[in-house]
Amino acid sequence: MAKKKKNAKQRASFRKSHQGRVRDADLTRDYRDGKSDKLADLNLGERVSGKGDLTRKRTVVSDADQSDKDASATHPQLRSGRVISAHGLKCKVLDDQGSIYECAIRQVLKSLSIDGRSAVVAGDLVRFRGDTNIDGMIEHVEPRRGIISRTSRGQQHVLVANVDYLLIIASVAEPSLKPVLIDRFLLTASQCNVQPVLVLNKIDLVEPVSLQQLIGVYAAMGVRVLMTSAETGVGVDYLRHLIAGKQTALAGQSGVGKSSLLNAIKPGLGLAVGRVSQDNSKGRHTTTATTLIPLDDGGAVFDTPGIRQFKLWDISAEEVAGLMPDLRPYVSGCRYGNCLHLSEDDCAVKDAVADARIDARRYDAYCHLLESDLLLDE
Ligand SMILES: Nc1nc2c(ncn2[C@@H]2O[C@H](COP(=O)(O)OP(=O)(O)OP(=O)(O)O)[C@@H](O)[C@H]2O)c(=O)[nH]1
Ligand SMILES: [Zn+2]
Repeated sequence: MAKKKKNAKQRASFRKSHQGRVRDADLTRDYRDGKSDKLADLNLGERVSGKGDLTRKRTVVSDADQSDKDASATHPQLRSGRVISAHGLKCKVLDDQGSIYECAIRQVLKSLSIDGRSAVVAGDLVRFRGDTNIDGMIEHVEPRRGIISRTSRGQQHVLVANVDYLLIIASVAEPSLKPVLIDRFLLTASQCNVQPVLVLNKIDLVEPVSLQQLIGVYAAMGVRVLMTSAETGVGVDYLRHLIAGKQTALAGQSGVGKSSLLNAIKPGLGLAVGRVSQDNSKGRHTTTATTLIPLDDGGAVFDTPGIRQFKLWDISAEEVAGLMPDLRPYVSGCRYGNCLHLSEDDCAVKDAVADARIDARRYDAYCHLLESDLLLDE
């Protein structure tokens, strides 16, 4: 009873503190899904005039000057490109011919970043003004899909956009495997509608057979699991083949071997590789900014900074079970529609755990996620 009250209190405070964030996130999600053109409207006041109609009708934005009016996204002089990296209001853009431009961001787009949303992020497909020199000006950002974001000081921070795969890299030793961290990334992938691929690296340091059970749990959830060693090269060809032609975001704790794997996939890349410190086996954050690395066989990898804390963004406590494929089938069987599957009566999820239809470790992982990320860690 006392526990229930505590849960209710935690939920109330959790909701309160998340209200503002959810609104912003909704806007971003609608934008990403193409449901809202509110942000697109701000993109120089343009609106696609009809389905399948490529001619765009211009509307005038209040603070647009004459040069803004000239800056139509369909302007023949504008180039198309993908943002390789974004540092504040400066971006590097790779154009279709393989040239890199150092671009500023047009004023009307900049205003979007004031309330915490990122106006331009790595992975964005943009139209920009740029002539023969290497400086340019981003005029238009295409609607995003496959956004990977994380929470930082209560604000959504979009790491990369337009992503096909979230490559979740974990190491089986040095640093040791952290299933809770993997679960956070899986939940994020599920929420972002990005396909997760779990890579268990440093396979040379353990007996692969010791991982069979763990791999079984994830494989049963439909997650593709690969075993690799950047050291010996095991699994590297397979990984290279898998991500060829795709936009892939890298996720994983510092020191698991993200840079080493990229160097193995793309010989000659020469990314700095860190040394895992002896005392805490946590590695160092050698990689400092999100960067896009074009692959030899097409597609690209976004090398993100080592992420130790990848907090859930925009996921309410009630949603978590529905985002976990092995818990999802039971959620609708609970007595209460808003059941958190913790201490409620007639909970179909807990019943399924009791008779082993749900793996008890997965339920523990669920409780851990809920407690550490959503309720207690506000
Ligand atoms: N034994 C073994 N060591 C590896 C393997 N992959 C990477 N390492 C070592 O692990 C350490 C960390 O590797 P990095 O590639 O820098 O790790 P990272 O994930 O990029 O680290 P951050 O840049 O801090 O996020 C280095 O000393 C690598 O040599 C592997 O497959 N086997
Ligand atoms: Zn329940």
